[in-house]
Amino acid sequence: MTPPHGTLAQPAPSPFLQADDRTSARWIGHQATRALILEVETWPKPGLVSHIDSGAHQDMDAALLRLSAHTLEPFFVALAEAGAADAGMDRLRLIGQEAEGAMRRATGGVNTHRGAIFGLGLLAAAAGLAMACAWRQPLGRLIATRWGGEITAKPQESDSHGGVVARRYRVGGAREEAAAGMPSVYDVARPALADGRRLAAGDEEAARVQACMALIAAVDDSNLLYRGGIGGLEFARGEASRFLRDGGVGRRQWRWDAKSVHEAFVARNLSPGGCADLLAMALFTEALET
Ligand SMILES: CC(C)(COP(=O)(O)OP(=O)(O)OC[C@H]1O[C@@H](n2cnc3c(N)ncnc32)[C@H](O)[C@@H]1O)[C@@H](O)C(=O)NCCC(=O)NCCS
Ligand SMILES: Nc1ncnc2c1ncn2[C@@H]1O[C@H](COP(=O)(O)OP(=O)(O)OP(=O)(O)O)[C@@H](O)[C@H]1O
Repeated sequence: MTPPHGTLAQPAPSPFLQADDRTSARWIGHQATRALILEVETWPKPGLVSHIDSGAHQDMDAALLRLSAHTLEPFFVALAEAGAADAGMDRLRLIGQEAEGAMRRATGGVNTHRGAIFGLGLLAAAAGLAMACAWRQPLGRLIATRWGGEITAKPQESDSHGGVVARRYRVGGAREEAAAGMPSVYDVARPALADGRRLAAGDEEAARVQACMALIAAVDDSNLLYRGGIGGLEFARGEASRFLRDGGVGRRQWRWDAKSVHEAFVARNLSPGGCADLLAMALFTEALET
């Protein structure tokens, strides 16, 4: 097929594109759901839901997030297929909205994964397109190149929590992150995952905590702003930065320190849901871009 905008042709096969099962839309959808499950199975993540507790959330727990992640798998497959067919944002948005509907039906109306459907959904679509046009560079860059303009052109929803926060604090949130090619995934979370593995001698859960803390220290998370205002965002960033400065997961007692940060977030009703999404996205891109 013709690459998007006629600019993305590459002479050699892409690392995503070996002709085996790994390249199928089903495999891409499976990896998206796996990334969401790995995110849930990570503790302590400040304020967030995990297999150990529900953090600052009254309406969800790990079982509900796992159910939601599995419910979404066929939609990630559909997004990968749509990406492979070089679909525009109107088509992707329709599938994303159907996924949101299925999520709400499965969870009794709880917003378990709205932000994740958007970010991981776009990455799944990009993985499908990469498969079809021999793209060899990061998937985030493909999102920016193929759909960035359309994402930016669509007006922000005014009544969503993200919309309220965007107007009040002038932050771009999930849409800006995507249109820019997911810089928080590539410049923050991926290096922090690698750091975490080095510091904690290959402990994968520790590496995910390190990445979660690095994201919280760096991202303007609209969930933190909605729940805690500028003070909440600054508190969250300060605590995560201090955890990293003190040695992160390279210390013997790191889990106790992370647990006390988690408890401080819960006491203030703070939850960085956008950072949880970005952690899952980083895990997804690691699985796809090897
Ligand atoms: C783009 C969407 C998800 C963003 O919503 P909005 O900014 O209006 O706010 P909303 O409160 O609904 O969701 C925000 C969510 O984004 C995540 N988030 C918050 N801050 C950030 C950040 N800085 N970076 C990335 N994600 C973030 C959180 O999970 C948060 O809950 C939504 O409005 C939308 O357009 N859905 C339609 C589906 C769609 O277009 N799909 C495309 C293909 S999958
Ligand atoms: N493990 C997790 N724990 C909590 N939130 C998560 C987790 N993983 C992802 N998220 C993201 O966080 C968002 C939900 O956060 P939250 O419940 O704070 O938002 P809300 O429904 O907009 O607000 P509120 O619950 O304050 O009314 C989801 O869109 C989801 O993508």
